[in-house]
Amino acid sequence: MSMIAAFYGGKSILITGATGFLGKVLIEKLCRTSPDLKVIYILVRPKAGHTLQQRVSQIINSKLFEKVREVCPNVHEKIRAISADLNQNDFAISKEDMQELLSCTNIIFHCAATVRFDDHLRHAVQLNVTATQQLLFMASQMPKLEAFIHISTAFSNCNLKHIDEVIYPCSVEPKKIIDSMEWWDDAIVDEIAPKLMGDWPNTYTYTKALGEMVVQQESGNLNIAIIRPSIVGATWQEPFPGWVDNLNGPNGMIVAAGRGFLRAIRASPLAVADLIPVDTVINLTLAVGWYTAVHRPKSTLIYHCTSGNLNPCNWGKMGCQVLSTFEKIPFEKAFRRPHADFTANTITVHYRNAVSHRAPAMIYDIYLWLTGRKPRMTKLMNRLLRTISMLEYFINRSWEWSTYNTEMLMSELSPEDQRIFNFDVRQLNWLEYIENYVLGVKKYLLKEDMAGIPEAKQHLRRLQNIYYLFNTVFFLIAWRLLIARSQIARNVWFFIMW
Ligand SMILES: CCCCCCCCCCCCCCCCCCCCCC(=O)SCCNC(=O)CCNC(=O)[C@H](O)C(C)(C)COP(=O)(O)OP(=O)(O)OC[C@H]1O[C@@H](n2cnc3c(N)ncnc32)[C@H](O)[C@@H]1OP(=O)(O)O
Ligand SMILES: NC(=O)C1=CN([C@@H]2O[C@H](COP(=O)(O)OP(=O)(O)OC[C@H]3O[C@@H](n4cnc5c(N)ncnc54)[C@H](OP(=O)(O)O)[C@@H]3O)[C@@H](O)[C@H]2O)C=CC1
Repeated sequence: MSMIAAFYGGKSILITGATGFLGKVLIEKLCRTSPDLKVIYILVRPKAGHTLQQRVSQIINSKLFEKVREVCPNVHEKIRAISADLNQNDFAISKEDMQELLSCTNIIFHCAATVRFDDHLRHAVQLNVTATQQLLFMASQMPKLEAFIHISTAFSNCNLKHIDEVIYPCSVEPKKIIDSMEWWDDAIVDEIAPKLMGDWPNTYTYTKALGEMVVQQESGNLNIAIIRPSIVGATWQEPFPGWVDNLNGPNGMIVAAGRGFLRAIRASPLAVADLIPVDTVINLTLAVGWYTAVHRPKSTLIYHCTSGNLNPCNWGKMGCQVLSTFEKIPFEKAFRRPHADFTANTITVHYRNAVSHRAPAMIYDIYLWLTGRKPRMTKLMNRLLRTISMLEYFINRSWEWSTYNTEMLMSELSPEDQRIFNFDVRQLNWLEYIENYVLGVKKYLLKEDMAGIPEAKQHLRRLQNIYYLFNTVFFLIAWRLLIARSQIARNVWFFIMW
């Protein structure tokens, strides 16, 4: 019998960020392994013209929840969506809902955050810091609360090289920043942001660090743990391999490379690619929820959910495997044949951006314009290059994260729990994982049918022929111009002909 699964039985669980990437996998695993849990409260905002109920139904009826619908047919009744906006005071939760949450909640998983790297500092502080503070305040009024689990990121201290499972202080107190945001106007925030952020590369990592400080300072008597995942990727094993549903992190890059837009990227091939599958993160999260509630550690424990020190893989190896998977499983509607490489040289990067990214996009836009269609490729390419520039920081460095607490927790689990809630990343076979990842991007993110693979391969052959034709024509024109202007070139030409 799994102790962790049994622990969540009969519990009322509150999840923020439940509609996000991690949140969905968390609900799925909870419902599948503990179908007798009492209720999962999820704080959701209406979005893109969808009501709360529509958003929840979309999640429950998705492919990800296929197994849950079998194991727990009344899953609809288990999930109770509560209208909430974490940017508002008291999260804009109605009085009745708030009363229910305060009196019933046993466990909180706080996943909600803005993960955009370039969010305005005011907005990032609001969601990643102030909302965390408010949630802690709510938690302090919950008599039945057993554990509060905060999801942070392994990159909250990416300004350091070696990171231990401790909270590092930021130079300015989060409370001061929260207060200042109320009276600073946007112009002042823009001016002061770089000074506040110091050596943090973006508002996301900086505000996640502030969020951790808030957790530490406002924890009071609460039973709290913090989880720091690195770059969260597609599912490894559960509920099935390769599930992914957004363009964040490596996902967008895999799409861009597979469709032939991305040809070169500034990266250190030997830098550690600290990817961690989303189901591994969720297994650790559930184990931490159990451990924190049952063993009540004296201090707030931090758990690194990273792969680099246990089972390292570098960007070079990962990139090669991604490209070789495209050979077997190509994406549809490719712009060019997938062929990308990593380069560390700045001049080469500028050259490749001009020749391999911008020039083909411009040529294609001219073609669209000549055929009476709206040019769009240059815009898309500029967006891609901007995204790459934001990710570059993370693919040109390596970090070392210590994982004592995570390893301690692993040893505390029964063999049954180690199997059901497996977060031992040493068992991960990278080549197999990456192949499933690329396949998952194709199937679940791009929603492409596997039956279309022969057609996609044919399309790539056509692109290859166009490429050869284009290069031949280009070479002939260049040679012709050279012959017209250079005696040496003419002599070489006559010699070859003769
Ligand atoms: C051998 C070579 C082989 C090569 C093969 C390749 C190998 C693979 C390995 C490669 C190395 C991987 C490195 C990973 C490093 C990750 C580090 C993470 C570390 C921290 C982890 C964390 O702790 S936390 C999660 C991370 N947090 C994000 O990762 C958010 C990032 N992100 C943004 O911060 C915003 O995204 C940002 C960028 C500002 C733009 O912002 P922006 O406003 O310009 O654009 P938007 O994002 O709003 O997107 C506007 C519209 O473009 C659409 N779109 C977006 N990308 C698209 C795309 N690639 N292809 C098509 N379409 C795309 C989108 O779907 C929207 O479409 P629509 O308008 O229709 O809705
Ligand atoms: N993905 C990754 O690579 C990593 C993620 N993390 C951390 O994991 C956590 C989850 O990330 P992930 O699932 O990827 O992020 P997503 O962007 O997929 O999900 C964010 C969630 O937060 C919710 N949210 C955002 N703003 C509000 C708001 N104002 N009110 C209510 N809900 C809101 C979103 O709701 P809505 O659907 O309405 O937008 C969504 O459910 C974050 O704390 C992140 O820092 C850490 C390391 C890596």
